[in-house]
Amino acid sequence: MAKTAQQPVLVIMGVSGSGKSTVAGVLAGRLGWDLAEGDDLHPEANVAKMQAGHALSDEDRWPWLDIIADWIKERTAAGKPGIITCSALKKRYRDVLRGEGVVFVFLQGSKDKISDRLASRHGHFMPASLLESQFDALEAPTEDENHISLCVSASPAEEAEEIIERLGLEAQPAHTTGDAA
Ligand SMILES: Nc1ncnc2c1ncn2[C@@H]1O[C@H](COP(=O)(O)OP(=O)(O)OP(=O)(O)O)[C@@H](O)[C@H]1O
Ligand SMILES: O=C(O)[C@H](O)[C@@H](O)[C@H](O)[C@H](O)CO
Repeated sequence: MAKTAQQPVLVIMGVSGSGKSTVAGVLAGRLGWDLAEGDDLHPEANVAKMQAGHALSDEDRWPWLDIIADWIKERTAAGKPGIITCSALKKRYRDVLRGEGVVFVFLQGSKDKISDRLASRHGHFMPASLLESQFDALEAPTEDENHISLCVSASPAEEAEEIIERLGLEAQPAHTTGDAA
């Protein structure tokens, strides 16, 4: 069971195609929290490299992880909650990101399942051919890491509800009627 600060920053992690962006988007809507897309924070050279079908190295990832860590720290320092997507595949990458109030949400799925998802995804810079390398790099979070793991078999809305429930977060009402005044 993950410990949650009152206003945590959630790092939605997992291999490419595990559903990070999709689930994070739903979750941010339900919680009304700031959302940052880790894909958008990559240095241009990283995106070009992935687009060309090459897996990133540790050296490629460090500057990107630093940018993500800065985003997280800004929020934890201000006591503001937030959600950020980041593959965070290796434990040493998560070491850069972890801290008081940071909870990792690991979206876990089989290679077959995620490969099917990537096969039907279009218009994304990350080629499905890199999935093997993502699983090669993946080190699942261990017990000593502040995290929860989710099997990615439900719908995005159900996954978001599971995260809210397991972390004891307070969602906004499902339907708001706007300003009554
Ligand atoms: N719970 C789900 N059920 C069914 N399909 C899903 C679910 N979550 C995501 N998908 C679909 O799977 C594909 C991959 O999802 P998404 O782009 O959110 O993954 P990602 O982990 O953010 O990938 P990347 O790291 O490459 O950006 C998308 O086409 C998305 O619509
Ligand atoms: O660590 C990595 O290899 C990268 O971050 C990738 O996972 C991509 O950013 C992304 O997930 C693909 O869209």
